Amino acid sequence: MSKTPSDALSATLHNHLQQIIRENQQLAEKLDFDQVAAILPLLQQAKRVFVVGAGRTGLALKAAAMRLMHLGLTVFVVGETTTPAIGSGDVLLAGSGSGTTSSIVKAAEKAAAAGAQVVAISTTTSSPLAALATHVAVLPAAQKQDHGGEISAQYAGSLFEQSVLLLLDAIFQTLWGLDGTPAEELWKRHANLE
Ligand SMILES: O=P(O)(O)OC[C@H]1O[C@](O)(CO)[C@@H](O)[C@@H]1O
Repeated sequence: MSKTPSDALSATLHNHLQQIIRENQQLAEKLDFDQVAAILPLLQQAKRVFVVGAGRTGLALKAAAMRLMHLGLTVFVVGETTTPAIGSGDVLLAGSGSGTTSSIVKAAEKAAAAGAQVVAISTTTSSPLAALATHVAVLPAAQKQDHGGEISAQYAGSLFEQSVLLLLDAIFQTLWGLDGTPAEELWKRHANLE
């Protein structure tokens, strides 16, 4: 039987998904896990955790905020109507591939000035965001304006944004393992108005 256009489309989709998984796998192999592990006590000891990121990076941070809430941490998403003032004892968890996105750098500046610790997830330790951070975890992914394709064949900061979500899920799984609260108990904290 001859191949249809839909067979070709399916094969292309399959190849792209495999490539995305491969890029994330390669990134994980290059990761400095000690550098990432240093984030865990900062989150555990924080009075409150505030998360911030722009666009798709922000969506990954928001997804992680829900999981930290499931663990029983007090978590706020910067920019939400009910998010209070950050202060001493708090942690701002800031995600920015470039480390230059102005709203994120501004938030980090204000958080540091208010006495909070800034924890950055980025592709670089040389950026305005990194300069403000107490701790930086580097994800070796392309930045949003790396259009050369040397680090990733995906568009813009896609690999960074995916890996932020995956890394934060790994952080959640690790914190959950240390905490040991059964899944049923965590689920009681899940939104009952959705
Ligand atoms: O992660 P960065 O460098 O702060 O960039 C965030 C921006 O990049 C994008 O995720 C584009 O890939 C936008 O959604 C967002 O505005």
